[in-house]
Amino acid sequence: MGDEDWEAEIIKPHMSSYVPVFEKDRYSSGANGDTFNRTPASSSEMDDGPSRRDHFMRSGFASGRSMGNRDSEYEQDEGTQRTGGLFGSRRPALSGTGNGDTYQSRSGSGSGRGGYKGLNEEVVTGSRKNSWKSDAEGGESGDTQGPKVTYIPPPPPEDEDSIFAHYQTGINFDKYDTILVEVSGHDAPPAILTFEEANLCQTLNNNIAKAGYTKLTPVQKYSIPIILAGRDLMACAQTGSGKTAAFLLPILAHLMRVGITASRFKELQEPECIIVAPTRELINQIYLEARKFSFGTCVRAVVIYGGTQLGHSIRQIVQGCNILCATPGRLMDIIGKEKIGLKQVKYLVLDEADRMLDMGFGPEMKKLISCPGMPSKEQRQTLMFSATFPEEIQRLAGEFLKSNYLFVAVGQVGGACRDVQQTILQVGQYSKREKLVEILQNIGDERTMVFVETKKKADFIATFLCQEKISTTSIHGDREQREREQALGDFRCGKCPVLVATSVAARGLDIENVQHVINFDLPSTIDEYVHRIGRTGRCGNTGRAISFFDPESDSHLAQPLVKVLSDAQQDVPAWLEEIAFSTYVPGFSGNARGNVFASVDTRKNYQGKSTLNTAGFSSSQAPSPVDDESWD
Ligand SMILES: Nc1ncnc2c1ncn2[C@@H]1O[C@H](COP(=O)(O)OP(=O)(O)OP(=O)(O)O)[C@@H](O)[C@H]1O
Repeated sequence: MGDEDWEAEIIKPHMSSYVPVFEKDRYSSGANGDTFNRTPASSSEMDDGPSRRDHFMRSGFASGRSMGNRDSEYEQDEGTQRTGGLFGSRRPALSGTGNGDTYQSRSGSGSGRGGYKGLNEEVVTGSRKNSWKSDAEGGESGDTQGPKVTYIPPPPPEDEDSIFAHYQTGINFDKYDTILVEVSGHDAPPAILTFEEANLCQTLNNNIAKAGYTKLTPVQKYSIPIILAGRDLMACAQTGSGKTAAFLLPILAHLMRVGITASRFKELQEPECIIVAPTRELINQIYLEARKFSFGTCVRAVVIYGGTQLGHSIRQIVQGCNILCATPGRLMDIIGKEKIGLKQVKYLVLDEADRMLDMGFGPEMKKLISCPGMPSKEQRQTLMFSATFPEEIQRLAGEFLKSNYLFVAVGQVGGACRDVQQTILQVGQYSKREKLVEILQNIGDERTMVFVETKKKADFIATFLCQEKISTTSIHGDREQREREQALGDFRCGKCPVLVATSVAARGLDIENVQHVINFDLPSTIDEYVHRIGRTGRCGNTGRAISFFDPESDSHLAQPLVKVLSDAQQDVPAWLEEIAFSTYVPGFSGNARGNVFASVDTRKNYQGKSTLNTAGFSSSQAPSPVDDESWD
């Protein structure tokens, strides 16, 4: 469904009946509980801007993977657009206040309390995204481009209970042991079966125990020894299966073994590890994990991301920085300003690596690895993790990795988590809201993420749900950073059990007790679908995903959806099979919009491929965990 269609349906005819009424107690607000940053209902704002696909195609960075315009959410994350055009897009505040709450336009100029939503925090779309160099020059701290971002995120928790707070693994955690794992590449070290075998230091072991980890997940069994052996790695494992610890633990083990200590007295901070991820909330989550596992050690992790005060980022770094967790835009700003040196980088980690290498971030990642001082790929260890790895992105990744990198595929590359019960409902655009309310009323207070296509729609649906007396908050790239964090906080703690989100929240977020994901709008690609539904059913817990399939706009997804559903042993509706069959294109090669994911390590001529189950037994007779990707 195009933006225009949706707008025609909702905004124009029903505008008066849906003028959002702000209900303080129902709609999560800004950090002070005071600001709801609303998007005016004008058509000009409906568009997320030029798609990353456009940008991708223009830049010629890679070939043909389809991206819808919703992907621009990611670009917003980096807050690197500092053009006068954006500055000029500010609009006056909308309507007034209620309960002393500020209700303002998305450009946020209406309220002192809401704060000016400066350029640096604003939207970056498509081809207007700057290069890192210009960001650095006129970037977050640029003096000539308007007010600076002043948001300073709250400090992370200091008390041990909060640092180690975790949720329980679910009833299906032990089933991980039966997942087939394929390791490809030469001379892979054997998997380990227990944490003890990893031979980590005592402090790390204590932290692992305090985190409630007693047993390794498959991706950890394979990745930890590979990383400890100094090998480059591309690892693909289902959502919620512990990829973060799979790279953090061996990196920390190495840093501690060689006796790294953070020092605030070093003139130039030179981190030994850089971790990048595509969204601010995700990188913050990774940082908190790094902080948890490095608790009580001399290794210091720091997080920096867009939408926050640059000075704050710098102050965090100068206090000592061994592991730098960063979003790409802020990282390049900091490098451009020579606030860190890269010479000591031993580990470069790309989480959500397929996203980090695609058209949105790929060029920036390329610049990162060619920055002055950055050790060559032969001199550093490069680690890539994701639940999805399209073939063309795997090929691009070769530029970043040593040629003898190892590829670990846990289960089906790009497959959906089997602990998520998937339901696809045929719902036309005009019936979606009614259906959504019906479902949410049945769900009650169980935590639910509702994904929509655009930022504007996220606001609209959130407001609509509030009017329906369903406590809802929203997260998307047009909300100020503090509002995004507040929204996530309200969702996490259960104050608002419904979170309406754009794809900015599709990847990586690990939120306890998310029992349902609803795709109000389906994403443009099947990979994005896999990530979105992976916000539930994590770490052996079960979850449910309901997706509204509008044949008018989603038929391109029918074929890959049928494959994802059947691979995950879910019921496939007959009507969906029919649509898939009618849109089936013989010889469809996998590059077209929304087509099925990569199936294997794309290096065709490797040797030493072994397929094992996660108990470590060879199962050469076993069927490959990854099917041929063709639909039939
Ligand atoms: N060995 C383990 N034992 C118990 N819990 C674990 C273990 N490994 C990871 N977890 C927990 O499982 C949850 C999911 O882990 P994580 O966020 O790393 O998943 P992921 O594979 O990166 O998911 P995504 O693909 O969505 O990014 C986290 O809460 C994490 O603390």
